[in-house]
This record gives sequence, C-alpha cells and structure tokens, in this order.
Amino acid sequence: MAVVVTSSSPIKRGRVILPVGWKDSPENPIKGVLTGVSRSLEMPSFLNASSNNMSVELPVSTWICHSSELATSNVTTKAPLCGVWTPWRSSPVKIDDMMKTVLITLDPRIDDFLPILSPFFSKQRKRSMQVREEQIRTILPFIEKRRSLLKNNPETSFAYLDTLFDLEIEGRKSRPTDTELVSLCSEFLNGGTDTTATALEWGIARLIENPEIQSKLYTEIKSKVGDRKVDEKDAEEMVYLNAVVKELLRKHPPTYFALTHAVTQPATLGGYDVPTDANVEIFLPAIAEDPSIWSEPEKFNPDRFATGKEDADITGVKGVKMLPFGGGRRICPGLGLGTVHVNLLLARMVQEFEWSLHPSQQKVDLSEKLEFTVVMKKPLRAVVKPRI
Ligand code: HEM
Repeated sequence: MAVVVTSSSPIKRGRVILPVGWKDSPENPIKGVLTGVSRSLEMPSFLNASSNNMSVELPVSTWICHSSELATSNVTTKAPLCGVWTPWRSSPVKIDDMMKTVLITLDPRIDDFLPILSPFFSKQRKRSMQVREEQIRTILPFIEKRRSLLKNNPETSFAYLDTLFDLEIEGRKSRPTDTELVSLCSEFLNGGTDTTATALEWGIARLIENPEIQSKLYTEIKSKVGDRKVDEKDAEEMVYLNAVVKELLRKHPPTYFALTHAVTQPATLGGYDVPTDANVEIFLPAIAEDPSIWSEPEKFNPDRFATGKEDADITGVKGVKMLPFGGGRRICPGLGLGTVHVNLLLARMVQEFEWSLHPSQQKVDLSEKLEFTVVMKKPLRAVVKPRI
C-alpha cells in the first residue's frame, strides 16, 4: 500500500511500521516541540480569516472544518515539524489537499485483509502508488530543506523532524530513509489536523444545539479575561471550558477506533483469548457511552465534569472510561497539544462570535459519517454573529 514505512522494526501498526523509540524517548519530541509561540502566531490568522469572511448570516459548514483544519495544520506543521516556515506558509492548502487525498486513498479495502483478492483491485493499487509519489514530491523538499538548514546552521531552533534524522531502528543499522521520513511526517500531519478540526466542528454543533451551554461558556470566558483575547494559559484554567471539551471528546471521539493494537504475549481480554498475531481494534464510542460507567451517557452534559460528579482519566491509566486519544504504549503523542488546540480554538470562537442554528434547519443534525475521522454527515451550517 501507499504509506508503508518499510523497516524491520518489530512495532507494527496497521500499514505503517514505526521505528522503535521515537515516542518512548525520554523527551517525547511532539510534546517538546509544540511551543506556545507557534500557536500564538497562528490563532490570530485563523480568527482574522473568519472575521473577514463573515457576514451576519453565513453558511459556515466547510468554513469551520476547513479553516480549523488549515489552522491546526499550520500550527502543527510549521515550526514543530520542520522549522521551515516560509514554504509551509505559501502552500498549506496544497499540503492539506494532498494529505486528504492520501487518507481517502488509504481507506481500508477488502484486499488489505484478503490479499488473494488483490488482482481485482489493480486500478486502486495503481492509484495508491500515484498518490504516494505525489506525497513524496510534496513533503520531501521540506525534509531536504531542513537537512540543509541543520547542516549550515546546527544551532537553529529545534524541530520534530530533527529527532527522526538520527533515529535508531531496532534490528537495523541504517537510519530512516527519505521515503520513511515522508511517511512519519505524514502521520504527524494527519494525526494532528483532522482530529482537531473534526472535534471543533462537533463542538460548535453542540454549542448551537445547547445555547445555555454556549452562554455559560461565554460568561466564563468574559469573567476570566474581560476584553482581552483568551490565551493558552486562560484556556487551561477555565473549569467550564475544560468540562465542555472533555464532554465533547467523550461524545465525539474524532476516530471510532484507536489505531490497530496487538498483544506482545497471548492474553485474555473480556473473556476472549487474544493471540500475538491478532489485530486488536478498540471501538472508542462504546466505552464512552457505556451506561454501566456513565450516568445518562447519551446526554451532552459538561456539568457532569464541571461539578465533579463524574470524572475520567483520558489516558486510561487510572481506569478506562473514555479513550479519545487511545491508550497504552501507543497513546496519541499529541494528546497535550490536541487538547490545547481544541480548548483554545473553541474558546476563541465563542469569545468572538455567537453561534446559532441556520434558518434552513429545524435542529442540528448530529448524524455521523466516517471519513478518516468521524465527521458530521451534513456539514454544519450556522449563523454567526460577531460579539462586539
Ligand atoms: C483532538 C485531537 C486528537 C485526537 C482525538 C487524537 C486521537 C488519536 C488516537 C485515538 C490515536 C491512536 C492511539 C492508539 O492507537 O492508542 C492517535 C495516534 C496518533 N496521534 Fe493523535 N489525536 C489528536 C491530536 C494529535 C496531534 C495534535 C498530533 C501531533 C501533532 C497527533 C499525532 C498522533 C500520532 C503521530 C499518532 C500515532 C502514534 C503511534 O503510532 O504510536 N495527534 N491520535
């Protein structure tokens, strides 16, 4: 398939084989490199773009998802990923479109599970190879640029990509090849962009559906920051905002499944024997909607967290009640960053605008559709009113 990192690493995840150690290293690079500086540079452009584009009533469906996708991909990719700002700035839409094409092309197919059927899918396989070439053509120049920057200026600021150049791969003497680097960078981009954008679209949908929650949130923002713009630290400290986002991730984990896991030795799970060669797929909504561990799990109710009546450790370390970021050794390395993005962007969107139902709709349609993430089947339409 298209995005396969061919390495002899024993750690496998679906089609992507990741080198050992990149995430378990003492300084998780993703945690380390995602600084407030890059975020503060990108948030204003996201919000300015929105104000410039908005009239009092506007269908904002693609805008919410697409703009937040671009905002998060900008924040995620530039300084953190490769530290090369100018090229990313000039071509975020191109990169975003390319990444989307990769994801759509990589949707699971029956021949992934039954290779005997692969001759019937030769057209699709050919298309995958073309997309892979396009992916390499788009991303490799940034990798090369970073490499030459490091060579000429070793003191330059740190970027995630730097940690991959020297990666030691278990059972292999050589470092990652250029095409493996492209795959690892792509995973970083995909993991950090659509997830956050999807969560934001659902978040706004829920705030439109529940105006009382929106106004409670706005009141908290107003009382915390007054006329100043919400910043990252404010967002961290706002109890109700954090409760809204946690409830959002409980009700709408951006992916139905964690990535494919495996056991390292035969195990028993829920009464089933799991051999080492089995793919273990974890269906996340079933955990977060389990009536035996949640009261009224079907309700969108941030107060469950805000009042402290219920709680959940989203890492799954202190018990498994919701796992929007997966769990275990392969838990999402962008957990901290993703949470900050959703908190901050949602707070800023509510601070700047009042969101309400579009007149063409009777109520918010919460039907789901599976793309790479679980998106709204009917993209959200809303009326946005700037708060002056
Ligand atoms: C709301 C935001 C996010 C959500 C809900 C989310 C969710 C997830 C989930 C469920 C997994 C699979 C974990 C598992 O299988 O146990 C994952 C993996 C991953 N995520 Fe995220 N993610 C988010 C944001 C981010 C961000 C901001 C980044 C990076 C900038 C990122 C990078 C990754 C990567 C690289 C992996 C693969 C890790 C591995 O294979 O070990 N994610 N994410």
